[in-house]
Amino acid sequence: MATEKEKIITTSDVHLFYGKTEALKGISLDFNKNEITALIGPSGCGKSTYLRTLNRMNDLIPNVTITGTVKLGTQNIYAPDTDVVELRKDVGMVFQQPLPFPFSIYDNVIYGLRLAGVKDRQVLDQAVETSLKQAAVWDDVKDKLHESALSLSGGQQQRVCIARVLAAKPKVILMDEPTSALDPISTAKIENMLLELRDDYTIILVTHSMHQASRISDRTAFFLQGELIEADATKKIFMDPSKKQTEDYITGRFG
Ligand SMILES: Nc1ncnc2c1ncn2[C@@H]1O[C@H](COP(=O)(O)OP(=O)(O)OP(=O)(O)O)[C@@H](O)[C@H]1O
Repeated sequence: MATEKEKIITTSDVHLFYGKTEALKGISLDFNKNEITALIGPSGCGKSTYLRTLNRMNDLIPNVTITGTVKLGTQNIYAPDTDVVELRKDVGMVFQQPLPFPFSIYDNVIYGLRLAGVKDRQVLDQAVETSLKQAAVWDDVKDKLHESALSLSGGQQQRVCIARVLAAKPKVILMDEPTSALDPISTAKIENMLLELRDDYTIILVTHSMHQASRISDRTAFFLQGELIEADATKKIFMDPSKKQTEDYITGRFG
């Protein structure tokens, strides 16, 4: 008998309005621990908006109204007593464009730890090495940790950004099209790394690439015009989707 997987994030009836425009129309979707979930759908369907509701990044946008429930474990992340800084440590985010700070590679990785007041050089050195190794970029940068992160290639910068998120020891990593600005070799490195990270982290990934979703994700959720059409095991979504809209999208009939 298959055992039920542990859920780490549960969302229920999430609506989001930008001013009067409803961008999310009642999304209920859960995420299993130690899985990669891909969010797919045509441009403007609300994937990034939904991703940002999972660590309250939409709080930074004016005139946004959100209703419904988002829980990390048992904690309602929209409860008034939520510490948003702590939340964003637990639920880290990697963006489409690599955005290293204009500091050294070392200082980029330990940015969150420094903010948290960690000063012990040995602890910081260890965190830098472990995170850069996990992000599969250690061999590229180990001899130039004190050079600017901006001197690296786009693919290396993105892996340093992932190391920065990993150094904060998140439970969940949100990724908004993390490889769309990268060449195929850098993309393959990041995809392989994500498959390794899955043992220790839960990853939620917005992607425009069906190939990427089918290569690396365990589950796939298909969004259309602010609605969740269906979410299921990735194999099921790609081989035998339940809804016609999903089939039309994955077979390239629209989008
Ligand atoms: N800051 C914002 N202010 C107002 N409307 C927004 C804002 N961000 C997104 N929207 C609107 O919300 C809808 C969903 O956008 P969102 O970026 O979430 O879609 P998406 O599926 O991630 O698209 P893409 O694949 O192109 O990134 C779109 O109609 C978009 O124009």
